[in-house]
Amino acid sequence: MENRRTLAVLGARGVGKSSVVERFCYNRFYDNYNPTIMAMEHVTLKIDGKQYQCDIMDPAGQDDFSTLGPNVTIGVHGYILVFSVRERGSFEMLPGLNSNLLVALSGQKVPTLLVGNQSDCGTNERQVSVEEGKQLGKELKINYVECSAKSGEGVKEVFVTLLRDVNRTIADEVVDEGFKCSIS
Ligand SMILES: Nc1nc2c(ncn2[C@@H]2O[C@H](COP(=O)(O)OP(=O)(O)OP(=O)(O)O)[C@@H](O)[C@H]2O)c(=O)[nH]1
Repeated sequence: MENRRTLAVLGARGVGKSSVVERFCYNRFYDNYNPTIMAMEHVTLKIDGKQYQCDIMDPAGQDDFSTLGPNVTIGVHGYILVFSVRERGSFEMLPGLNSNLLVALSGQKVPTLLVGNQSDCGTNERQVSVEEGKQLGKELKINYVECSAKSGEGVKEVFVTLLRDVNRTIADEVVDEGFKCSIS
């Protein structure tokens, strides 16, 4: 018997949302870029001695999140807002995305994590500093972490951190079995 958690990964195009999910679920990384329309991955994992079925929604990246449909607002237990530390625009659009999300959720507080991906890049390529990421996290009242889907660094922590937040807000429930892969 597992507890079910549904997460959604939101952010601009090409920041590495699918790559972060792919790294977490399958521990693999692709250098090529294939824009996603909508993907849903399933993984089971154990956190703090309990087994969870995690459904991870990976919708298409957008530059404008003025419309957030029910597919990404209903039944989602936690959000990962991703930007690329190599792409300042993807960082600057997140306050807008966060406030549109709050409106779409009618003010309901859903655990959310701010994630700077592509932390493997060289300092000369970096367009957003760690301090700026933390500062935005403070402004949005959400935690900030960095990761690299390419190297894998920090990726598991992204999901475990968010799932622990989710677990603090919702009770466990019993769900059916039927998922793809498992992480121990
Ligand atoms: N160096 C580096 N490249 C990355 C990283 N994550 C993703 N990429 C690359 O960035 C490109 C876009 O990655 P995707 O995972 O497809 O990005 P996405 O945000 O899902 O894109 P959309 O489907 O358009 O929303 C690909 O070429 C990836 O290989 C990372 O951590 N480091």
